Amino acid sequence: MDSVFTVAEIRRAEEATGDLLASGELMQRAASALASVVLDELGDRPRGRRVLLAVGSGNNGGDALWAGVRLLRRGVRVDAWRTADAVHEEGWAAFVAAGGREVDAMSALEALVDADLVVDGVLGIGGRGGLRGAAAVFAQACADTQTPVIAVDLPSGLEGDSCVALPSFAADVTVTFGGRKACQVLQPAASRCGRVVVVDIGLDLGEPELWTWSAADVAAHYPWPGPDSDKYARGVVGVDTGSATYPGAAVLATMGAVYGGAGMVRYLGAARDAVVAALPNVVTAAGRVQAWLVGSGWGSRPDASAIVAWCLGEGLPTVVDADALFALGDATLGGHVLLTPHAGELARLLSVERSAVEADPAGHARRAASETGAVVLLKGASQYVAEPSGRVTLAVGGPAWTAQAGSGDTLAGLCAAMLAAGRPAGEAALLGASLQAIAARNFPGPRPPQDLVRHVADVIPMLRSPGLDR
Ligand SMILES: NC(=O)C1=CN([C@@H]2O[C@H](COP(=O)(O)OP(=O)(O)OC[C@H]3O[C@@H](n4cnc5c(N)ncnc54)[C@H](OP(=O)(O)O)[C@@H]3O)[C@@H](O)[C@H]2O)[C@@H](O)CC1
Ligand SMILES: [K+]
Repeated sequence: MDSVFTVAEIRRAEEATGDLLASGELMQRAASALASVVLDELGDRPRGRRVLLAVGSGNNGGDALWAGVRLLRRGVRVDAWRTADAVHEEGWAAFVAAGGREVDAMSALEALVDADLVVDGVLGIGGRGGLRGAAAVFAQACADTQTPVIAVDLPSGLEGDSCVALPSFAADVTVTFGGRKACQVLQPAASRCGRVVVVDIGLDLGEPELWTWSAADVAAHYPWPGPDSDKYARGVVGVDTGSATYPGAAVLATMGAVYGGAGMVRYLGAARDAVVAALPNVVTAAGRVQAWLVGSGWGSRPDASAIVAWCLGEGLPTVVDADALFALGDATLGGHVLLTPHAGELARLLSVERSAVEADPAGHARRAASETGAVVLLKGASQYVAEPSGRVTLAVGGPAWTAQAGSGDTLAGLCAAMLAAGRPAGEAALLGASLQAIAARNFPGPRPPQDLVRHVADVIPMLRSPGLDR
């Protein structure tokens, strides 16, 4: 598990270092690590290679300049374009004293022709509202000329706490200080960060704003069957999804539970023929159930509230998906209930605009979990699991291929299988979402969800072996 910190947390930790901040020691540590990454990128013979610094008005530019000083000492040819009238004074003086050259905006653009790489030190965690003016033109020119970019702390233009892809550099490598920021793990902003190198500069950071899961966490928490596992140990999922109008949702949700590894799946909804035709192993008689999955593909169903109330009244772990989210009524929820909205559904549940959820997905997922008492899996390009305690964890991220109709149905089935196997709702949600992402990463391409879910079954055993794209 990895941690993500807010800009305010990073700033507080920096302040708390006292002398280290005031003396410039923190900046020297940052610059030293940045220079090492640049040298690694330049390869065996850095002498004579060309690096162009884009230097803004704040300390981010200071980091770039002090890194430039170190590169000059190694024989690298370093030019700097000042994007603002005033830049870090001491850093600039040291850069010039070490033999660094200043270039103007036009020369910086021309220099891209033979620059080996650009160090983006325009804006760091103090940046607001995206890149503007000549800096934005320069960032675009870096992309157009495919000049490698190493971003200092974050690609200038992004805001540390935001997932929004504001006008910014697109970095190949981001060298970040203290801890990861949200923009480096949340899509679409994360796609601008390239490889993220986290540098320890000696900050004492406490409990993070956000946790992130990796494939190793999936392997550690997956309910692996043992030699004495029977179908009840692996878990029985009861499914009521789909309808005569939407039989596909019944099939897809059931497939999710089957290919996620449920011991048995009972389908008790209104599309039994379609389910049994696709999956003859699914049982359609009533009987023992260890976790319920209700909602997707119901459409408008007069008994929706009654079904949801009955399932929740059983006290069993339950995935409440899609149409069932709006049939919760006054039901008492709890940490054994998993709500699986996408951004539009969460907005409706919280009576806010969808744009508000998209601007702060983690915050809205956290609010929904705390107000309902249930665990919330917010689906989308980045998938958040919020628990009533306030903890929010990001599932393993996958490629955009999963953004298609039906993915949510199979995902709900995967989560239900994990619940039935006895995993707590938060873990079940993280397992389901992460497994789907890992499958999409390892089997990329425009696959329909009924195909991709079969690859979930392929990647599960691979979690314990090398060679998996994690
Ligand atoms: N603190 C430390 O000791 C350490 C910090 N470290 C480094 O410092 C970085 C944070 O430094 P920082 O606080 O100086 O902010 P930074 O992002 O460089 O610049 C903000 C300036 O830009 C301006 N501005 C804002 N938006 C703008 C826009 N869209 N377009 C144009 N201008 C814009 C804004 O002006 P304002 O709008 O406020 O007048 C302000 O003057 C951090 O990311 C890390 O790299 C490391 O050295 C470790 C130790
Ligand atoms: K930057």
